[in-house]
Amino acid sequence: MMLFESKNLTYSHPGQLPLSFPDISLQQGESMLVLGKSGSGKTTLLNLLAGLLQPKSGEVILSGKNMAAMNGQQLDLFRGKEIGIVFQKPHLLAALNVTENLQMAHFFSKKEGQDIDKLLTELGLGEKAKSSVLTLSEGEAQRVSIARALANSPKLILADEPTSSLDDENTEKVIQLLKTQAAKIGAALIIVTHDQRVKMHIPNFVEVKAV
Ligand SMILES: Nc1ncnc2c1ncn2[C@@H]1O[C@H](COP(=O)(O)OP(=O)(O)OP(=O)(O)O)[C@@H](O)[C@H]1O
Repeated sequence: MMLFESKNLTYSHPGQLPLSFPDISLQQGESMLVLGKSGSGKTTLLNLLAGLLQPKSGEVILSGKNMAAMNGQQLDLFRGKEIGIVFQKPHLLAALNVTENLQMAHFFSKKEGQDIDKLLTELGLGEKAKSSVLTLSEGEAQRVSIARALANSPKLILADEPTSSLDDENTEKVIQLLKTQAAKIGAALIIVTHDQRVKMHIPNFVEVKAV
């Protein structure tokens, strides 16, 4: 059985032409890119895969469970436990330090996750554990947001343009971290990107096309 599958997904934004999406299927530890022109629907697809939008038709199946059949509350609980999301901008809580930001993720997932100190060390952030997130560089903040997405050992990791504001060195670091961590926790990894530098590291892709 595949760990993750999406089939025949369609969605209509109000007042817009309907979008239809390529099918995705991934095993544990596998990675895939979502490519496509600006406005083609990549972020919409990611939101459908995360259960943040309800598809007009089709299925999203993670660990044998069809998310398209869940109600809002069931989805929130399922997402908190099983899906880690890395946004384009880190969206950390400014009043909290690095460790506290990760503890919040643990608290909301209602699940025993990874050891936070160990995870921070693996992501090269050991020294920053007690730092205010306001003092981090962009690359560091993006790595904290990756740590946050991984803290509860999700089965699916979704990342929307995670490298768009990073230099080459940090881009390389972030992609390697996402791949290594996905393999370690047996998750599937899906990255939306325009970034040519990411394509060198993850050959597997689907392309979203506006029709
Ligand atoms: N909330 C919304 N209401 C109406 N239309 C929307 C909404 N969100 C997105 N759209 C439209 O749906 C289409 C797909 O948008 P989406 O953000 O998924 O594209 P994208 O491929 O991620 O684009 P980009 O690469 O520029 O971020 C676009 O035409 C967009 O204008």
